[in-house]
Amino acid sequence: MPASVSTRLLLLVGDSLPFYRLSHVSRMTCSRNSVRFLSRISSDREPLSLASLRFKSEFETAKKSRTDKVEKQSPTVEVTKSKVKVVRSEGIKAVEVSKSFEIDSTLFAAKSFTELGIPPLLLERLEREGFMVPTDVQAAAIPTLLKNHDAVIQSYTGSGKTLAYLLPILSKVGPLKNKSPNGENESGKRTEIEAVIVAPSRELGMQIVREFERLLGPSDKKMVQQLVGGANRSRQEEALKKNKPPIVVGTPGRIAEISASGKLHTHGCRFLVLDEVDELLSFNFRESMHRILEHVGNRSVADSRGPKGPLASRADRQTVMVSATVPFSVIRAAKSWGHDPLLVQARSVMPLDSVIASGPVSLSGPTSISSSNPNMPAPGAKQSLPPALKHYYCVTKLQHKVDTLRRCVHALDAKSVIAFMNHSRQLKDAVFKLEARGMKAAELHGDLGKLGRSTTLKKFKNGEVRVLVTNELSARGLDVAECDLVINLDLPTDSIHYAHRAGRTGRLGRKGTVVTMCEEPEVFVVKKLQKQLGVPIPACEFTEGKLVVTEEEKT
Ligand SMILES: Nc1ncnc2c1ncn2[C@@H]1O[C@H](COP(=O)(O)OP(=O)(O)OP(=O)(O)O)[C@@H](O)[C@H]1O
Repeated sequence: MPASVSTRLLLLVGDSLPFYRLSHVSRMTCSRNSVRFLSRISSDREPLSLASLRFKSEFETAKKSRTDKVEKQSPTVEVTKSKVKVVRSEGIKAVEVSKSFEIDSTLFAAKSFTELGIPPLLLERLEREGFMVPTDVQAAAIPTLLKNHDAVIQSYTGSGKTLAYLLPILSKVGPLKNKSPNGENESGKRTEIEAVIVAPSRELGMQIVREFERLLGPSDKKMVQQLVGGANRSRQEEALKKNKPPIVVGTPGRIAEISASGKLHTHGCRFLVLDEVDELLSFNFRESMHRILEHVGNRSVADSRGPKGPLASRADRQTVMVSATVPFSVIRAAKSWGHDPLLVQARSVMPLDSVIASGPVSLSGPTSISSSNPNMPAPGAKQSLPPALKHYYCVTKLQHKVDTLRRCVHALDAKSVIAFMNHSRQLKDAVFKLEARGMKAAELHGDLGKLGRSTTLKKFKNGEVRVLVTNELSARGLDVAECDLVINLDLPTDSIHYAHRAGRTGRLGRKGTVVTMCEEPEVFVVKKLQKQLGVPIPACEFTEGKLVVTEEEKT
């Protein structure tokens, strides 16, 4: 017997879980308060100012009084402006960045899309679709991308990263774009692909297409073409030929395949977006990604007599990489594929160079971390999780996991649940057990046909299926607003996988709970995840229809 006996703190948690909602009021308050956050930065790992990127001048009329006040408080703003220079030559750009910057936090919390430089037609569509206030990451990313910067966009799951890149694209491509003063690139003149968006799964690709279609409207939805695997390839090729869409969204394999067959002309492309970029860097996609990166926006591949400037060997395109998790591999890749890329987060924009120059990435807060220390937060791991999520773990025997899942769903009165397992062959069994106990469940994995996958997803989204039992396929990007509970029936392989699985709930400030089920000998893995992610994951049990949190007191 140990000398000290641990006491247990019992805390009843049921329907009373705190409900966090993205509040416009609080965001506005934040915006005003954050003017005080305008501070002088002297280290080269600190954020780059939006003002210094010359965003400020565009909002001078609307914001003059506030801006004046800010400039008086902070005489270094003018100096800062001259420290960032955007140089463009024949579409190739370079940014000279100085070591000290100002943060104009007022723009990081813009109260409307109008403040961000979005064209009027697109603003109308946003309003029509109910998008009234940009999220923090959109407020930081949209002006940055509109200024043609290459960027890595990192912010937590469900924070609106898709619109953060989609709106700058639609501001420059297609029928909703700004009319350019010299008439260049006016609609009808360009017949080539202008934007390529790559996503690692068919489901995510289709979700991005739907987001584009929603804003384009029924009459212009042919401006975007899906090129996802599993769909009929010749139909996709025919649509490319017939509709000449300026935007394509697809999976790496299918895009590379159609490009290699000569039916997709992307050399003149202006935008390349890699959504879930850390996943796209995985070995499976290596060959396809290589082709995409070599060809998209790279005229010199098509025409070896192309311009031979200092950047001529690099593609003439804007490269945007997006993920909730940005490991070092992404930072290295961004550096070699982009022109002076910036790291855009919810409330900061900084040169990626400065992140590298300062050694280990400090994306997860002020603590400098070492990638070799497994117990320290992974780069950006904490920032990849929605702040309002509740995390628990529950010790249960393997054979009781599905029953524990059922009790968990009842205890939290969860309406829409995603349960993750590691092996697809076990999914059917779990679904069978749940259905046998009267809980509507369905499996979703890559071995199902295209139709099966989309039917299941539709049923889950419209509430016909309460528990979606799935594998890693659904961990990335899947956006089901109603999902209020994520259950790890099997442990995720690491903190990055945990973050993406967890992020299927609590989207855009909604309530969400994550419960990880494990056997006693696996508890140390949960403890490690807790340290790496920097969030509390207390133990819990399900007793008398309630979730009971059990926290051991330190002895
Ligand atoms: N400004 C906004 N106002 C209201 N809803 C928004 C806004 N921006 C995005 N949304 C909605 O929020 C949801 C989450 O957005 P999105 O899927 O882009 O998140 P994400 O950050 O890419 O998440 P993940 O990292 O999981 O892919 C979507 O349903 C989207 O339509």
